[in-house]
Amino acid sequence: MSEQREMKERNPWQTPLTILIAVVGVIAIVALVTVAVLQNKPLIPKFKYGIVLDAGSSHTALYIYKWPAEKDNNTGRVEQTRSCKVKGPGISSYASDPKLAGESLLACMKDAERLVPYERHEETPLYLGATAGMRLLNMKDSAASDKVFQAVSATLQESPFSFQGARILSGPEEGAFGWVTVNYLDDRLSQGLETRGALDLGGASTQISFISDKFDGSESPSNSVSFRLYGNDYNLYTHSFLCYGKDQVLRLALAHQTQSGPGLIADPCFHNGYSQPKNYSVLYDSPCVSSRKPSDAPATFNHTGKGSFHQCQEVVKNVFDFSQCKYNQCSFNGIFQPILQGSFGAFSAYYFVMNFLNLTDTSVPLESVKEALSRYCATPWETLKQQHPRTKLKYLSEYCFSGTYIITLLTEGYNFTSATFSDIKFIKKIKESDAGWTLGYMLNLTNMIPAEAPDAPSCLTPATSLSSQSSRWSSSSSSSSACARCGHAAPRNLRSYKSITVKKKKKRDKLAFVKTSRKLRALSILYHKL
Ligand SMILES: O=P(O)(O)OP(=O)(O)OP(=O)(O)OC[C@H]1O[C@@H](n2cnc3c(O)ncnc32)[C@H](O)[C@@H]1O
Ligand SMILES: [Ca+2]
Repeated sequence: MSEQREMKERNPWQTPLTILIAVVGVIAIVALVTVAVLQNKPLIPKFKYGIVLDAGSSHTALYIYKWPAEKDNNTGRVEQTRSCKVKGPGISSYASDPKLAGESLLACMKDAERLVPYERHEETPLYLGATAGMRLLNMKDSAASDKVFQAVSATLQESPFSFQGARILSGPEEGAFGWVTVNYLDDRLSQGLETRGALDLGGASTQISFISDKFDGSESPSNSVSFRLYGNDYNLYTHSFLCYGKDQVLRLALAHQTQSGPGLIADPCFHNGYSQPKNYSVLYDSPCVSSRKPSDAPATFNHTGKGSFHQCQEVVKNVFDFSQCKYNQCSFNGIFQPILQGSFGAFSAYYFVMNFLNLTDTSVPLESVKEALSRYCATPWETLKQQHPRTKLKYLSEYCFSGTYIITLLTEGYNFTSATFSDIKFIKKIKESDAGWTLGYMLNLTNMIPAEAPDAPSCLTPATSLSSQSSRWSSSSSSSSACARCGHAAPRNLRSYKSITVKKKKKRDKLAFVKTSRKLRALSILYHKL
């Protein structure tokens, strides 16, 4: 007996405590190895992602798109999963302090980092497209515009995504990509159905794009964009009117009313009782009106309202030039426009304004819309403020003007009539995705829309390029480069990820290492406690 006890004392493995410690130790090591293995083999997310920043004249918005990862032949539906509104004004407003333009994007970029699964970060393409605000800044001060681009690019380069560049979209691109978005989301392209025209009203420019049987591009090549999608050829009419977005048109209308440099104007487009001092130099600080600044004007004028839709329409008509047209027919300012055809989706400010005015129902006759607008414009400013205490005062004060401009642009400018007004649908979203140029832009740059129908036997169509980064667009207004891409190859424009990706890869590996070591340390602490 005493021999047996002696043996136990000499062999510590026989005590219950050591056995327990040994078992816990083995479990901990197994857990540790499992975690380390899982860490290196993350579950692959089901979707792929793409991000586009819309740097508009009035603000910047970030859109995240996703599509099923397994559908590599580009047949998977792309949809918007999230959007983020950048705080503050558009990037062109940071000309005097460009660094702030870059910083303004940080909050939305952080959001995007959270919303796109970590495993997809480095392969997610990120684009920034700027529109009319930057077009105007570039006209006024190209060095300032370059600095703004440098600042935003520096911020985006630092993100974990695959930044593909920041650039100004041309007017035809903005119009064409808006049209692609609308028709893609409506499934009209993949099904080869009749397409819908696109009407986009921004702050600084406005676009009209539609297919007309009567338009082959020959009458006005600069308004023609042709492309082949899902096996169908499209010859799109598109025009972008710079300075005809609603903010710049307000400047044009005010410039018209302040030609003699008065100290006070009674503006029919603003409400009775409205009164605001305005600065001449601020009003005329835009290439859209700068040449018209009255030379002997005082520093300020008092902008008051007299609330008359009919008189407002007369003022607004003055911003259009109907006096010359060298084609068979024009919209305004001597710009060719074929006869309107088919239905139209009107978005951006068309929607914001008509939605606020409760006038999105276009089955209501045009005359009734005008009567409603007339009543709205005649509402005193004080009454209106009481009725809409939560509406931004700047927006509230401008809805009469904007509504009048929209109706005048559509009818006098583009020639919609009482009969064709109901062909317009005011839209914000189509199936959860915002209507706008961003989705069309990304679909093109990632080659997500095949040129041939997915079941077509081979690819025959060489296509041409609308933009330096694009694939199968041709526009008579831009230089073209030939490309014979077969419909469903892997995205061609997602260029190999170059040096930034190497840098990001290192950062990513380091992060993964830190994460794993943290977990290992936590496990070892647990082990020691046990
Ligand atoms: O296309 P560009 O011309 O570059 O401009 P943008 O992209 O910034 O223009 P948006 O479509 O975002 O907005 C168009 C205009 O509508 C204004 N806006 C935005 N939300 C609005 C709302 O709820 N009510 C009234 N106006 C609004 C905005 O300030 C602009 O003047
Ligand atoms: Ca816009």
